[in-house]
Amino acid sequence: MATKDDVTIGILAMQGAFAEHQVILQKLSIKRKVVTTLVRTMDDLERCDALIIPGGESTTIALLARLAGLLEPLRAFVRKKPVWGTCAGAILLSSSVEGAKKGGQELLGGISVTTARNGWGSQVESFEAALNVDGLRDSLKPFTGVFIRAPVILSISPTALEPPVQVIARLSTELLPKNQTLIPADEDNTDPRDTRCVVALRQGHHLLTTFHPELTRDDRFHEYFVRECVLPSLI
Ligand SMILES: NC(=O)CC[C@H](N)C(=O)O
Repeated sequence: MATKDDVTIGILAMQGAFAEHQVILQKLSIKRKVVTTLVRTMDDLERCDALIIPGGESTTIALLARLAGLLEPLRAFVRKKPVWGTCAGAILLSSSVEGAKKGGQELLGGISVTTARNGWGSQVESFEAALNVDGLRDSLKPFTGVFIRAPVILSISPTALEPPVQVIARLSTELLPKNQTLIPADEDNTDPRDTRCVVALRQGHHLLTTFHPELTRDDRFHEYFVRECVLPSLI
């Protein structure tokens, strides 16, 4: 049972890698006690100070959230409290998505980016890459990004009113596996405004990673989310 000094972080548990996030959060060693809760109902969501939307299948997560009556409550939550989306969760937090199936894809929005689903190819084209991430604990030590049918960030919208988008990690194209081509494959990536190599960013108290920090044994992204996004929002 959470006390008023504890921080409750929910993990949306419709489908996907929610259990892995919970395991890492439960082992975090930080000043405040973190209580985790799997979110499947409105009551679960109401207890949360912040939320993680895991990787999985964004269309399935959205469909199951709709069936659970959670889509609108989740949208309202994103407007108020910190949310971190990993992979499929990153797609759901995007303001728009390209390559959505016919009939469209329901999004929660919250972060001013346009993403493309499966932008690095299919499951067999999954890969790992070492990332340098601004603001991570021991930031000189690279973080292993696990990319599984990951989305690509096609653009970051200029934001006049919202908090600015802050890129915290880019993939170095030289580190990409040889069979990996960035969409669209025929363009080079020398333009600094090219967002296709951006793999982690923040906007206000929201965090987006196109890869899966929960599938590593490295807790630094979870610690970062709590330290940089969640705790400041409670003050
Ligand atoms: N690993 C993942 O979360 C994959 C995301 C998936 N490609 C989607 O569109 O939702």
